[in-house]
Amino acid sequence: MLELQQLTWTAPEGGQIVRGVNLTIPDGKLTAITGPNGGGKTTLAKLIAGLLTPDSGKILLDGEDITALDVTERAQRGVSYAFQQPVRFKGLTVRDLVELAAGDKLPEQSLCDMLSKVGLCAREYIDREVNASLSGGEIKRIEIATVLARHTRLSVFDEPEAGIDLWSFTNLIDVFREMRQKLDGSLVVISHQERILSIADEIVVIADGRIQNAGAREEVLPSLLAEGGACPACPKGSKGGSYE
Ligand SMILES: Nc1ncnc2c1ncn2[C@@H]1O[C@H](COP(=O)(O)OP(=O)(O)OP(=O)(O)O)[C@@H](O)[C@H]1O
Repeated sequence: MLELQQLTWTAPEGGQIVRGVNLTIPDGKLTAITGPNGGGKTTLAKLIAGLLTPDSGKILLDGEDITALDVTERAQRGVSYAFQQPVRFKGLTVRDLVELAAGDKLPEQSLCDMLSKVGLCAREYIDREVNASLSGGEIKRIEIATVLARHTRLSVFDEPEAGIDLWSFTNLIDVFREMRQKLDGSLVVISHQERILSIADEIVVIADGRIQNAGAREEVLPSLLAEGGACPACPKGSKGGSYE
């Protein structure tokens, strides 16, 4: 279980981006975080992953205060974060990256299974370098595969739908459903997509650096949809970019 207590973060240029967030992310559930663009979702995810340091407040993982731990120490404790815009690693192949995430050499079949879950034809990709030659959607899917390889206690996916084609997106929904079934930690997905929100157990809405609404999907989703789809910032009646 992850607990955020009175978490705040101010940008170096000034301006408070995360404003006193209190949130509990339970184990065994898929928690979706949504809200308008610029609301503070990615910043919150980076605070959880240890990529940013809060000005004040605490982050507890299974009761342990991890606020002062850096990104590597948090990763060692099982916190894993898939970027909205993944980083490219010149010189590393897809196989290297997935094996690094898994912490072990993997048989060809396991690598293939993992990559095919995110819609990549594995044999074509295993020995490709993770550099600029990969498309945005390909690199995004490879990064999602690395999080799958990690078997972490807390996995945070930042807008996994971004840049992903419809076929792979449908696959991805199945992957999250499957992860949700086998969870022994927590799964957090930041998303604007109604199809992802509709498989979540809990939904948290963040706007202007604060939690605007949080609760069970059955309670939160209807009011979100009534406000204008999964995207509160979109015009009324819009589905917030849903694929449906
Ligand atoms: N390092 C930074 N310096 C200045 N402003 C920043 C910094 N990082 C984030 N911000 C600002 O903080 C706000 C929240 O950004 P964040 O990326 O967390 O939003 P988001 O909810 O994830 O948005 P989106 O839905 O568009 O991905 C934005 O206005 C952004 O410009």
